[in-house]
Amino acid sequence: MRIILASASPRRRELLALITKEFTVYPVDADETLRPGAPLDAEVVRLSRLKAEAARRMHPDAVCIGSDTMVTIDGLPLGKPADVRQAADMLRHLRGRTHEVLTGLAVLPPDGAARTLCTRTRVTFRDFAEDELAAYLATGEPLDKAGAYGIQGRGALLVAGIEGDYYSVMGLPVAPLYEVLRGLGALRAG
Ligand SMILES: Cc1cn([C@H]2C[C@H](O)[C@@H](COP(=O)(O)OP(=O)(O)OP(=O)(O)O)O2)c(=O)[nH]c1=O
Repeated sequence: MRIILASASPRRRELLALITKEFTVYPVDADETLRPGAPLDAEVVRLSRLKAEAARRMHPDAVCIGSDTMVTIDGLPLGKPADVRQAADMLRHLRGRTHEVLTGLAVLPPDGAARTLCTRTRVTFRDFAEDELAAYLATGEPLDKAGAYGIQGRGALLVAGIEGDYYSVMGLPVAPLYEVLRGLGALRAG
């Protein structure tokens, strides 16, 4: 059974490769506008499903995977920063506090119901200094990541601790996805 990853995220590609090397990447352009007032965990699942469904239209015979990661604090969603200034604002907002990372997952088999889930991981940031913030922004790492940080990269220096799934923060709940793909018989034995 072919597997399609409906994502342009290099991290998602890297994480899916921990499960299987046999998949194809098919980036999709889903409208990620959030519905005002909708619960954020439902929104990340809805966006994940939008991405998977866009891929399935092109690959009806495959298992299509979509995912969406959102950083939230004080009930507000933080997506990817528009520029360095917004990245600095986001990181100052997260500094010294605990925020939640929601990662949605949608797996659409060629026939049968979609499997969806949302993981919640609490991430606590150090009360890092302005010079640390400036150094982190200068790496450019914040710009293509929800919440303006990459826990798998230099963003690790900002993190005091996490409660939940590291891989979900990075962009994909690896073990839950593995269980779904095994259940679908989508993985070669072994
Ligand atoms: C919080 C966090 C996010 N991220 C990245 C993962 C995702 O690439 C991105 C979340 O934005 P998304 O909109 O979920 O994903 P994307 O636009 O990068 O890719 P696609 O929609 O095509 O799947 O932030 C990290 O790499 N590390 C982190 O610690």
